[in-house]
Amino acid sequence: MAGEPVNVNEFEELARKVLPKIYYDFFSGGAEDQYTLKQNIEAFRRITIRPRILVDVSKIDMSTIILGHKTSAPIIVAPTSSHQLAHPEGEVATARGAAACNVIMGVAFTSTCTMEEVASSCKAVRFIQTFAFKREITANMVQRAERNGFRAIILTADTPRLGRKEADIKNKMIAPPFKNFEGLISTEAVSDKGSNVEAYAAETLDPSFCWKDIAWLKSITKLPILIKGVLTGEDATKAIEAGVAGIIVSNHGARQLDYTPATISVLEEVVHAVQGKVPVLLDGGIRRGTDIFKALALGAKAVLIGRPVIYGLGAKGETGVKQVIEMLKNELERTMALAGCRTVDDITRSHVNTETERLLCRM
Ligand SMILES: Cc1cc2nc3c(=O)[nH]c(=O)nc-3n(C[C@H](O)[C@H](O)[C@H](O)COP(=O)(O)O)c2cc1C
Ligand SMILES: CC(C)CC(=O)C(=O)O
Repeated sequence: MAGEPVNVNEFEELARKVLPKIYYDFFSGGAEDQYTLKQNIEAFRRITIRPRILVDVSKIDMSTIILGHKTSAPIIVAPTSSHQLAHPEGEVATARGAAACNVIMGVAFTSTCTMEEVASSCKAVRFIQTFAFKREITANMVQRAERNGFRAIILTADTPRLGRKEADIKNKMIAPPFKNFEGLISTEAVSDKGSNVEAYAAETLDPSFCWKDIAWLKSITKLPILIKGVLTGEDATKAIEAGVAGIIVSNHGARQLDYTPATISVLEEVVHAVQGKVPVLLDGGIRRGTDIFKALALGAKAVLIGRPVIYGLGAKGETGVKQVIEMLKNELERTMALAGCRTVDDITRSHVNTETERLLCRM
């Protein structure tokens, strides 16, 4: 690739060149056969857009409101761990990039900067992401999130234990220190087991956590809870019954259970089950503004962006994060104009054809 990147895939190329192979493999990899990893991207390609012409598109407004927070575009930085493996400034640089673009920043509890460091470094609206951790860890996270002005909790519910990423096993990938755990788990216990991600997981996760425990989480916080990892209508219904404030359709960037479907292909099932009661968000495989448009057309309120943001960070630090988000925003803006949609609410189901509809020869 010559010159500056012109799309987010080219940022991946840049990151691959500058990052040590072991870290690039960690960021890019998926579970086992990586079937779902490929599908997350491919499934977007099978959806086509049905544009409308001769609409006044002299002004395009991409802004939207997510859990009461106005953002410049329906884009959220997905919570991903270990940003200091991509760049020394880690999550602080990512959050500043998000703030500069006026989009919401998801911060993983397994971040390499502490949640306090991220909170004090930028004005971005921030959501904290947690796993089904042991209760004492969750209680600590909640107190700190509330004290540090985080606006929501993202409960990632697809990780009762870790998925198997074979590149990390081959590379003998060692987890960086996850500073938020300091004082909460014994560091000896982690290093005794080889200081790897598996050891952290064994030390911190509670695999017995289930639907009824959401009532407990709700009882210890006033923050709204978004549940991340929903892939079926059945679970969406349970999530609504449990009283969550929003649902994130996600297969964890294909890093947990392989052979789950591409997220975009199950979005409508979830949206139908939710019946508009709470916002439905989606992540997995978003690499273009057209992907964001398709997700919105199929009922998502917004999308989360995982790897492209990390590649931006790895390639150029805070500037790279900003450029990746701006690229996606610019692409969405152009897509909306060319498809005849002035606002995000103008993007409707009739603006896309799914694969099934195409096979039925509507197009
Ligand atoms: C390197 C990496 C680390 C991640 N860490 C977390 C995490 O700590 N918590 C979490 O809920 N999801 C985590 N995810 C999943 C993302 O939140 C998101 O679901 C996924 O990256 C979206 O897919 P995309 O990378 O194709 O955009 C991680 C993903 C990657 C690539
Ligand atoms: C520390 C890990 C559990 C972070 C994660 O969710 C991932 O790498 O996919």
